[in-house]
Parts: sequence; structure tokens; C-alpha cells
Amino acid sequence: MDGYAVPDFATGTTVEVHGLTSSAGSRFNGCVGVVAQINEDGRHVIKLQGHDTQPVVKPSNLRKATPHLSSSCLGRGDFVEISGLSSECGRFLNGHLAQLRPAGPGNGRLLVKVCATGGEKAIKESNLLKLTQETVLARAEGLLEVGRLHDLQRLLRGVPFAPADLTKDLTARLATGTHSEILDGAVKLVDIPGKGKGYRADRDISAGEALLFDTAFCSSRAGPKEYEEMEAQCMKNTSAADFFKTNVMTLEPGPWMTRMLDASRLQSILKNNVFKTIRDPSMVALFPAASRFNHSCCANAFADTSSTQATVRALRNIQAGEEVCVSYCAVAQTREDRIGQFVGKGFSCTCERCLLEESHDPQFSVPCRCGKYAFSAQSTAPAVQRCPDCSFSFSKKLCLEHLREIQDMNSFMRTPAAAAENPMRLVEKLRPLVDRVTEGSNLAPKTHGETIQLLNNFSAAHYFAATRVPGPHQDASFAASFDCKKKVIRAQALNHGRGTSQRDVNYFQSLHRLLMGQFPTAADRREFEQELEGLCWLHFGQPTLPQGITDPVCR
Ligand SMILES: C[S@@+](CC[C@H](N)C(=O)[O-])C[C@H]1O[C@@H](n2cnc3c(N)ncnc32)[C@H](O)[C@@H]1O
Repeated sequence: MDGYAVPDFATGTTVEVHGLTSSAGSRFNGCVGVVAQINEDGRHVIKLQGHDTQPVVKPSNLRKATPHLSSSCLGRGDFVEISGLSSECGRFLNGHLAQLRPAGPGNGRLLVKVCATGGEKAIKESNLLKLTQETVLARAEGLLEVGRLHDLQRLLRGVPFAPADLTKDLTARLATGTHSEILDGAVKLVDIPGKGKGYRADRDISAGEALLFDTAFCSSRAGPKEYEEMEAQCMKNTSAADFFKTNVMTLEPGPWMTRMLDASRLQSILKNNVFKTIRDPSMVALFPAASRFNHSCCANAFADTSSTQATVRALRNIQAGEEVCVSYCAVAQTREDRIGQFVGKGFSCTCERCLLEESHDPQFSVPCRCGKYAFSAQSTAPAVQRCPDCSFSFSKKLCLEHLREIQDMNSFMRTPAAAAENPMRLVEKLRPLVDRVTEGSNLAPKTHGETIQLLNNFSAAHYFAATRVPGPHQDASFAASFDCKKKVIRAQALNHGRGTSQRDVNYFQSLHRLLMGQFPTAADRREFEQELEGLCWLHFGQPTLPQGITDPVCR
């Protein structure tokens, strides 16, 4: 613990809080602030950077920290901790270590390279806390000591001087698969009426906050043998036998299981609890603590999972006492598809979105050409509907036929025959169906998953025509591809955003691919960069990103 002074802090001293164990207090561990007042009982009132609350802490839970330094004291190569950023995007950089780059953009901002991502950011110097290597290492050891492995991992990621033994120790502890942490006392595991156990917010939570960190007890490549493979791993892991008994075998086995041998019970538990990991969709993994989150189709949290780790984050602000739920299905699915999926899980979803969409699922909504009315192609909607404004007569049967044709075309586009086709011919094949879903047409739903897929295919066909077929059409084909991709992104934002505030991997991939392409104008590029930056927290903070996606923070 070198680098920290004995507990004797005058007012005005810059200190770091550590070692608080209560759920309310532990969220301040690692926070840096200034001693504002010393109470009669000897406790210190701390004015924290980036926090409104002023915790009152015993001096034994404080250690001296280096104050923010002005740019004149900061030099190229210095290490700094990013703190106190309050924008939605910036908050996710707080606590990250960065290194100063040679030149800054001015305006009181300094250019830093974020160790975890390698990306560069221009940050106000008041949001940078200078750290010596000794302080970083002392803090790292402190975090290891109190088992705050989530913060330790974040602190050490990409740090060039991270000591090998500390990193090895961290890796070994994470690899046991028995480590999980509720972060900063955000949630509490409680009984939820009608759902078994689940998590409730134990304090007010801000959008994007990390709530729970978990490590995979077992994992497998997704496929017919996934449960057998994971079961074998559980059985082999004899060093974690107690954890297995208390934290795995007590999970909810779902409807498959009534009363059976432990081996079958384990398979039922796995079936009911494993996550298909979003960072590697070919893998499935069991996260015993994260799997206690119940489902909602308008989830207020989501699990960012790799085959080894899960971080559950808030998707929106959550009030203390609210149940915190993740979504077990893709947000883009229609209500009927979602319901079908939960039959196998032994419950029917009664979330706000399901109730709302019972009579009107937006994915089956078809706006009238006059723009003043929306028809519905949902199973519960009438067969023929008339627009009260322009009297257009809408046939649900015809609309669903169109949707089926779109579905068939999307299936064809996944075949080798489509891949071998001349892209110019594919464009012509897709065009009549695309015309049915674009503006001014009321012949098919515009934000249905299949519609979005069709638009994506149309954009790709144009792109291939622009890049693979030489000729005078190339510029126009590229412009058409770009234009269509914009429509895809808008339809996805509409589809996902409604009641869910959630974006899925396909959405990020669309944005990313667009960003990777050339932009007709700088304003076009900026528009999409802003969208991506505003949402970057959804996939910030892990070493790997979904296939093809680079970290937008690097931009
Ligand atoms: C992955 S577990 C979630 C944690 C579980 N409640 C427990 O006690 O361990 C999935 C099970 O939780 C219950 N569940 C999850 N979401 C639910 C919901 N929205 N409504 C009713 N039950 C739900 C169902 O029994 C489901 O099989």
C-alpha cells in the first residue's frame, strides 16, 4: 500500500475512499474527492468528484490521492484516470486509465489514449486525475484484496506496466467461474411474486451503469451437444463443488423438470438459464448470478456477455425498488414470436410492452398513404380496414401475402444461387418488393424484421453492383446503397426503440458498416457518428466486440 499516507487528513486533502463494506457505502470505494469537513466523531465528510452525495467516512477508509493537476503539470506519457464525465457516452470512460498524447486540441482539453481501447479522446483537464505508476499498482492491489475484480480488470486493461503476477492472479480468479459482484450496491436479489427470485434496484440507477458482473461457470459452442458439454464441465469442476451445490443447483429448472436425478435437473437448469453470448453468438454460457434476472420485453437492463464474462447494464434510468429485468429474446421480434418463445420457458410475459402490443403490435403497423392513419396486419386485427381520412381500403390478407413474399425473397438471398447472381439483376429482382415498403406505399409493414432484412439486402445488392460490376452506373449504385442503408438504420431504430430503448447487434453492425463506407458529405458521416457515439456504452468496456465492430470510442 505504498503511496498512501497514514489516516490523518486535513480539510482540503485529496483522498480516495476504500474498504467500505456496506452495500450503500461500497459504491464509493475507489472514488476520489476532497475532505470538506471533519465531524466531532472524527468522521470525514468527502466532497467527491463527479458525485452529488457527500459520504461521511472514517479516516481508516481514506487514503491520500494525487489531486487533479493543471495541464502545465501534465506531460506527454503521463498516466491519468478519467473521472467526473457526465454525458451518457462519457460516463463509460470514468475510472478508465489513459495516457497523455503529445498534443491536445486546446480549449482546456487534453488528448489522451484510453488504455483499455487504444482510442484517443479529447478530455477537459479537470476530468483527468494524474496517477503515478505506484498509485495505480497500489490501487490495483487494493481492489484485488477486496475482490473488486470488475474494477481491477477495467483499471489494468491495456496498461503497459501491469505486473504479470497481478494479471495472472486476476485471470486465475476470474477463470474459476465462481466470481460475481453486485456493483456499487445497485441491485438486490429478492423474491418477486409469481417469478421466483429476481433483482430489484437497491438505489436509483442511471442509464448505462454497470449493475452486476459475473463469470461463466461453464460454456460451450452452441449446438446439439451444448448441454452435455456444459454438464460434463460442471461435473469435472470438483474444486467448485460447494459453489455448484449452492449457486448452480438451486437455479430455476423451468418447465422441463419436475422431480428427477441431479444429472437431469442440471440439464434442465442449463436449458432454462444459459445465455447465448452476444459477443460470440456461436457460444452459450451459464452465469449463475446474471441468470437470476427475470425477463421483460421492454427490459430496463441488458446482459453484455462473452463466453467468459457478463456485465449487466441499465438501459435507462431505474428508480430504487423497480424490478430490473433483461430481455430473453431479440427486441426486434414480433409479439407473437416472443410469446411462442416463452411457452418453452414455462411462463407467459405480462410486461407493459406485451399488454400494449396485444391490440397493436407496431411491427405489423402499416401507415396509410395519406399519413393520417395506421392499419394493422396483426392476427387480432379486422380483415378489411378503411382509412377514416382518405377512405383507402386495406386488405390484411394481401398485406400478409406481401410479407410472405418478402420473407421468401430474404430466404432466397441467403442461398448460394443468390450469391452467384449478377448484383445488377438482384437489384431488379428486389425492387418491386422494396417499392411496397418504401414511403408512399401501404402494402406491407415498414418496421417488421423481414422488411428491415429486405432493405438490407437491397442496400447490399446496390453496394455489390457499385463495387463489383464495372460501368457508368457505379456512382449511382453507391449512392443508392447508402440511401437504402440509412432507411435500414431508421427502421431498426423505430423497431427497437419503441418501448425498449434497446439496440441489437444487427443495428450496430449496420451503423458500423455505414461508418466504414464512404460518405457523400461530411454532414452525413457526422450524423451517423453521433448516433453511434450516443449508444456506444452498450458495447463499451469489454476486450472484444461483436464480429466486425470496432470500438466507436476510438473514433
Ligand atoms: C433464468 S430464470 C430467472 C430467475 C428465476 N426467477 C429464479 O428464481 O432463478 C428464468 C425463470 O424465471 C421465471 N421468469 C422469468 N421472467 C419471468 C416473467 N416475466 N414472468 C414470470 N416468470 C418469469 C420463469 O420461471 C423462468 O423459467
